[in-house]
Amino acid sequence: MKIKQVILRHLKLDLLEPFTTSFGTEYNRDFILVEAISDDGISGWAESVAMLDPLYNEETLKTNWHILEDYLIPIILKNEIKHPDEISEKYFTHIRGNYMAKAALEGAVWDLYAKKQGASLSNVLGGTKKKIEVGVSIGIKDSIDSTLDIIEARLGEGYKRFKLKIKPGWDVELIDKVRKVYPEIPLMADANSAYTLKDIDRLSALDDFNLMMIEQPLAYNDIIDHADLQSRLKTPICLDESIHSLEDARKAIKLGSCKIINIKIGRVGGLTESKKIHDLCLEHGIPLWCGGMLESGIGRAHNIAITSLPNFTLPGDTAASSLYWAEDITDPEVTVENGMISVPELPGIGYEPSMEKIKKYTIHSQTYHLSENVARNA
Ligand SMILES: O=C(O)CCC(=O)C1=CC=C[C@@H](O)[C@@H]1C(=O)O
Ligand SMILES: [Mg+2]
Repeated sequence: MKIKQVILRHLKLDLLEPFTTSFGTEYNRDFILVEAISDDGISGWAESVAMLDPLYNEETLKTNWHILEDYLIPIILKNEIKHPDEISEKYFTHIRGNYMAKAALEGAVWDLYAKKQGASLSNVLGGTKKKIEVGVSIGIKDSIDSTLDIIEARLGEGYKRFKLKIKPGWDVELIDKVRKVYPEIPLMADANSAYTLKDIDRLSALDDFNLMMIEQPLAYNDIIDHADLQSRLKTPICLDESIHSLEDARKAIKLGSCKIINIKIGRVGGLTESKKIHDLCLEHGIPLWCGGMLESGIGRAHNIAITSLPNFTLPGDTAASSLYWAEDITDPEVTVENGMISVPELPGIGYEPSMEKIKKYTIHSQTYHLSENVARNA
């Protein structure tokens, strides 16, 4: 597969509702949309999930643009890609970190590869499910009643699990009140590293609410203290931010740092690494689910495809576009029927980018061809 052109577009979408976590509030989403075009004119699409500010991890939209423009795109333009696995296994191995930048370009090539095979992305990834169960992620709200109203509405739409963002002071009372109203619903908490081992009493108090899991309670780059905490809680710990690679997953499993892992394609450097983590976790009886990063329909499409693999046994964050955006940039938008999404069988990601809407929300774009100076960088 020869890629003749890559187009980077900076898009900005306004969230319908502010999204607050323990590290801040998002009112809109600036992200890089990547289009990789083959020499026979087929386009593959993916998006970078890096945020404007380095609050979730150390990557940002600007760092991603730089790494894509100056390192990753020249490599892809210069080389004949026989299979997308080569990208993370051969072509990007010498570039340290920058997982979200790598995943954005690798994902576009995976979509292109699937289209050229005439197969869905789910199919070429080894997906087995025709439908996936999804849940919702509910940010920190101004009152517990607001949270209860949102749960009621989403329950009515059939969502299969409810993730509540927590932080010290918005945790035990919140979960207690939600459990009093909804004693049985599949409920989990995501702390985004808001606690330390000194908060053991507060975290132990969460142990009595039959939560499905507590996601990333401790430091974003920790595996050791999570092992200590997991030994003191009956509730499964789920790691998100701490897992950047197959190696991290192997170490977390070996140390007993978690009983569940949230895979985000961007956080682990792409679909090939996601598949490897999936296979390792399947071998060790560690269930997976696919986390969200407030993606547009393009990123959601990739999340749907990876979630179709067999060890994604827990509902993920891939909720309907309409919960996030007044309008999404794909046709169709991602819709959820009774908490389920049908896995597209069309070639590639199965959701068509809407060029009209992409143009409407594009702030800046840049097209990259193979040129003399690009070839020199690669
Ligand atoms: O996309 C979704 O609905 C999930 C959003 C979500 O929970 C997150 C998005 C971005 C960073 C984090 O704040 C958080 C997460 O940890 O998953
Ligand atoms: Mg999380």
